[in-house]
Amino acid sequence: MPENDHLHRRGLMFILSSPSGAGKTTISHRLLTADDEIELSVSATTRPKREGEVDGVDYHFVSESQFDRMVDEDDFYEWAHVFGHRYGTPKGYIRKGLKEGRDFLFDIDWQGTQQLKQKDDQDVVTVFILPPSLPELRRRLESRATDSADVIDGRMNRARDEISHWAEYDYVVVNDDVDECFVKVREILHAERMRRTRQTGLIPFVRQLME
Ligand SMILES: Nc1nc2c(ncn2[C@@H]2O[C@H](COP(=O)(O)OP(=O)(O)O)[C@@H](O)[C@H]2O)c(=O)[nH]1
Ligand SMILES: Nc1ncnc2c1ncn2[C@@H]1O[C@H](COP(=O)(O)OP(=O)(O)O)[C@@H](O)[C@H]1O
Repeated sequence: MPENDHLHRRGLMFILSSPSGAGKTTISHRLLTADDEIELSVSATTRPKREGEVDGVDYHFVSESQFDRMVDEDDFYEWAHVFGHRYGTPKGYIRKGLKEGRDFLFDIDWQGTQQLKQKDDQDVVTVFILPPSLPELRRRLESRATDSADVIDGRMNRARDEISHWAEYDYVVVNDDVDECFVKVREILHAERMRRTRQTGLIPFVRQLME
């Protein structure tokens, strides 16, 4: 570790992925409420807004032509097609925040995760959330009541594809009981912050212990 690394800590990119309906939005909201030190990377999407979602908070809801312009202007860290819509991580804000040592939470799919890992493996921590079973996954999609039967069928059909990427992730957590799942995800975040390379002030502290 270079001598002056203790002076500065880069933020970490904490990525949650799962098949749709497994509970990553629920876990994300709980983490953002419980932990003042992490903020959400708000993606841009061309998908229509769901009831209860707020523009600029859950997503930046943009038109197809606005999304095209963002792609042309190289505004995205990564972007992908998911369920017939486009989703992307705007880069300016995140890059600046990471440099300043702030941590960000990403609710993105496996395609986005692969792109971020390629760009910046050192700062990326990835967590895959699994549902306890496929019938339970369908129940959750139905209970959320935000999608038509067709869209739910589409999400169920995509679930196996999504799950096939589980082994690309650092951590895997089954979301059976939501409280237990949340605690596990929070523990992962806490442990990752304790990595030697992410702690500031260690070098002078240890040096002083050894004098
Ligand atoms: N690659 C990528 N995927 C995203 C982004 N934002 C959201 N997603 C993923 O797009 C998928 C669909 O999201 P959404 O329509 O909100 O439905 P959800 O599956 O119920 O959360 C989920 O797997 C999200 O993780 C992004 O910026 N980039
Ligand atoms: N452990 C759980 N047990 C039962 N229902 C859950 C659990 N976790 C999430 N849910 C519910 O399942 C639905 C889908 O969860 P959501 O967080 O929107 O999933 P995702 O963001 O992965 O699509 C929501 O109605 C949510 O309240």
